[in-house]
Amino acid sequence: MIKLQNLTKYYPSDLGPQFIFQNINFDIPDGHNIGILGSNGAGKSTLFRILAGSEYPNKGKVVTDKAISWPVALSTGIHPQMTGRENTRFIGRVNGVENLDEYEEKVKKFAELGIKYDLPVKNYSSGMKSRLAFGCCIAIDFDVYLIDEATSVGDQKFRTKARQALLAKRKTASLIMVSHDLKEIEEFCDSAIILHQGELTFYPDLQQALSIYKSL
Ligand SMILES: Nc1ncnc2c1ncn2[C@@H]1O[C@H](COP(=O)(O)OP(=O)(O)OP(=O)(O)O)[C@@H](O)[C@H]1O
Repeated sequence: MIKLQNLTKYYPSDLGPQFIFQNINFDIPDGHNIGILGSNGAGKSTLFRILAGSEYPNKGKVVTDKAISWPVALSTGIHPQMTGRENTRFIGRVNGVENLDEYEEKVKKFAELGIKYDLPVKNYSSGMKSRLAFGCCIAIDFDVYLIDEATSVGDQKFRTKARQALLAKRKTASLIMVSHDLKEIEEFCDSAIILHQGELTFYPDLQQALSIYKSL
């Protein structure tokens, strides 16, 4: 279970604090692949950053015993001066990967960067960088994977591979996915959380959630 406890998040602005969440208490249940549904600006990405630990709430906390990934295609943690291989080892070490050699090989194979794996990331195209980030994430055994429009990463061939890797992960882990593509949500998820006007509601039945979301 991932518990949001008394969670408050706001961003300061010239108009005063813009509240995304105010004193939210909410349990994200285990054993589901969950789509997060919400209109532009509802707070989906903010929620993701809080779940991933890359941003803190202003008040309250996230309590969980689950190992949660960073959003799988997010390449902000990749250092441009380091090579793909060096980044991989660094990320592996930070995330407590025990066998770094095996991890490095898995990522190399998945990201298909060829000899560029040993060149600094600043020389990569954006697609190559996302492939490295995706490979680094998917090669770690997390309990929960955060997926933010991840299936649009890379070229057509890599997208298919990414999609298959995520579908395979559903057997051993849970997915929490943000996408405006409802077909994609239907492909990966069995349930949903609707994020609307600062409130979160969990629907174990995805089709029910989709019809409520469409009517909002
Ligand atoms: N770093 C920031 N500084 C100030 N305001 C922010 C920041 N990040 C997000 N916001 C504001 O927080 C609100 C929620 O943004 P968020 O990106 O989480 O929404 P979203 O549901 O992911 O939207 P979209 O579907 O458009 O991607 C928006 O009103 C946005 O303007």
